[in-house]
Parts: sequence; C-alpha cells; structure tokens
Amino acid sequence: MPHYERILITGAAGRLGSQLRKGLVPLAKTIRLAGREPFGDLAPHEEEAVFDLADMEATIAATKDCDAIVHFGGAPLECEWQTILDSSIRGSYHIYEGARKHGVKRVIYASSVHAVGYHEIEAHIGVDAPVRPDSLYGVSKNFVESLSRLYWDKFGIETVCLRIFSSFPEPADRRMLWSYLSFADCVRLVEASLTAPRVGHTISFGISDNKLKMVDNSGADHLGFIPQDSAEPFRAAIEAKTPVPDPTKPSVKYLGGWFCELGHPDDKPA
Ligand SMILES: NC(=O)c1ccc[n+]([C@@H]2O[C@H](COP(=O)([O-])OP(=O)(O)OC[C@H]3O[C@@H](n4cnc5c(N)ncnc54)[C@H](O)[C@@H]3O)[C@@H](O)[C@H]2O)c1
Ligand SMILES: O=C(O)[C@H]1O[C@@H](O)[C@H](O)[C@@H](O)[C@@H]1O
Repeated sequence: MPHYERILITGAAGRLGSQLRKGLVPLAKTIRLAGREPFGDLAPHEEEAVFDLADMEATIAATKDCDAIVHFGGAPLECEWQTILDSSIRGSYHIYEGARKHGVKRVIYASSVHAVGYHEIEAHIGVDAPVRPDSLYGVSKNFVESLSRLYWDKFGIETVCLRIFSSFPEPADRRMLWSYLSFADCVRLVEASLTAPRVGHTISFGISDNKLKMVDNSGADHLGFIPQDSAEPFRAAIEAKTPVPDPTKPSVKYLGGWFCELGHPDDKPA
C-alpha cells in the first residue's frame, strides 16, 4: 500500500525534481507534477499542474486533493531580489496556504546549507544552530523554515526542511568532497522524510556519507535517513585538477562556500 494518495512535487522538471519524480513512485498512488511548462510525457500514475509559484490562486488550486507536498520549486541560487521574492518567498507562502486550506498533512521543503552558510566549518554545527544566511537566497530559506514552523505550531501541518548541501550528478570541486549529496541519497532523504512516523517540524542536513563531516545531523536521526553514497571515489580526480585551497578565504572558511564571496545580486557591474 502506498503511503499517500497524491503527492504534489513542485519544481518537478528541475535537477532534483526529476529525480524525485522517478524515485517517489512507490510512495503514492498519484504524483502531481508542478512546473512552469507542460511536461508532455505523463505516465499513468502522473498528472500535471502548470503554473508559476508567484500566482497565489493557481498555486493553492494545485495543492487540492494532495496529502503531501514535496516543495522543490523556486530560485535555486542567489539571484535578484524580485525573483527570490516572487518564486521562493511568495511562492512558498502560497504553498503553505494551499496546504492549510486543503488539509495537506506533510510538506518536505528543499531548504539549503545557505540558510546557515556563514557558520565556520570547524564549528561543526547541529541542526539547531542559529540561522546565519550567506545570501538573499539563504534568507528566503530562513523565511520558509520559519513559516513552516508557524504552520506546524498553529495549524498542525508537519514539515521536514532539508538543508541540502550540494546535490549534483557528481562532486565538481574540492568543497563538494565534503558537501556532496548524491541524487540517490537525496531521494532516500525525501523518502525517509515522507515515511517517518512523526516529524513535527524537523530540520535535517542533506549530505551523503562523506569522509569529512562538517556538520552534526544527529538532531534529525528520527527520520531514519541512512546515506549510502560518498564523495570519496571522486577525490583523486578532483584534487588532481584543482589547486590546494587557501584556508583564509571565505569560500573555504564557511559552510556556504563561494556564496560567501558574492556581492549584492542587484548591484550592476561598474
Ligand atoms: N541541487 C542542489 O545542490 C541544491 C542544494 C540546496 C538546495 N536546493 C534546492 O532544491 C530545489 C531544487 O533545486 P535544483 O537543483 O533541482 O534546481 P532547478 O533549478 O533544476 O529546479 C528548480 C525548479 O523550480 C522551478 N521554478 C523556479 N521558479 C519557479 C516559479 N516561479 N514557479 C514555478 N516553478 C519555478 C524551475 O522551473 C525548476 O524546475 C531548490 O529549491 C533549491 O534551492 C538544491
Ligand atoms: O552550496 C552548494 O553547493 C549548492 O547550494 C544549493 O542551495 C544551490 O541550489 C546549489 O546550486 C549550490 O551549488
């Protein structure tokens, strides 16, 4: 028996959304794929909802008859304020309003390391460390982490906020030797978040079983996520092609890496 009748995946055409589209099939009778463009190739267990997250009415309508939402849509990087505001802040508010109005039980939200990006790596923070965003993008993640806490405390909607580190086909630089989350582990993490008996409001880091461990994820042990992959097989190739890093640079010193060296995204180049 699948856990859910209908799961809505936002950002379903994206890098991670398209992995979840395949990986979450056993968990729901129906998967509703949300995206800005039609998908065009729907399987029998799939349906689509085409809308922009900035559109409140359409976003709320897309949550109807869903018992869980996997919310991975929105700006995936630092970018201009208006885009962060519309896609990630307003868009996520619309998702939570949909969840409240339509009785959705649980939301899994793609937060990010950039919610806490200005912590130094040797601080070895846990999931309850104070937020310390490194970008407007990080601030939007803080907003949704806080919004989801309100919707749990006041309206009883459970959320797992996944502070994903670097989820790509394979590690691409030295930082990813410790920040890597394989696609398969990302799917495992969302699956654990959807099936754990009780999550209340949980924050979890999203990171594979890498040799170097810069954070302590034990505060999310109740999810039962056991990462199976590691960046280690990629180490030799990455070290061979990239110089030894300068440990005093913000991009090396802080969890947020290169985001800590970005300026304000709305500044025009001189
Ligand atoms: N890949 C990573 O390493 C990583 C790390 C941390 C957090 N995340 C988060 O995971 C989520 C997915 O990231 P990704 O790497 O798959 O990026 P992606 O850009 O491939 O996916 C984002 C999806 O959101 C959709 N989207 C953006 N704005 C939208 C809007 N206004 N209305 C409707 N849809 C909109 C895009 O069309 C896209 O399909 C994002 O929230 C990102 O912040 C990703
Ligand atoms: O810090 C990281 O590696 C990643 O952080 C995520 O939030 C971003 O979506 C991704 O593009 C970055 O590469």
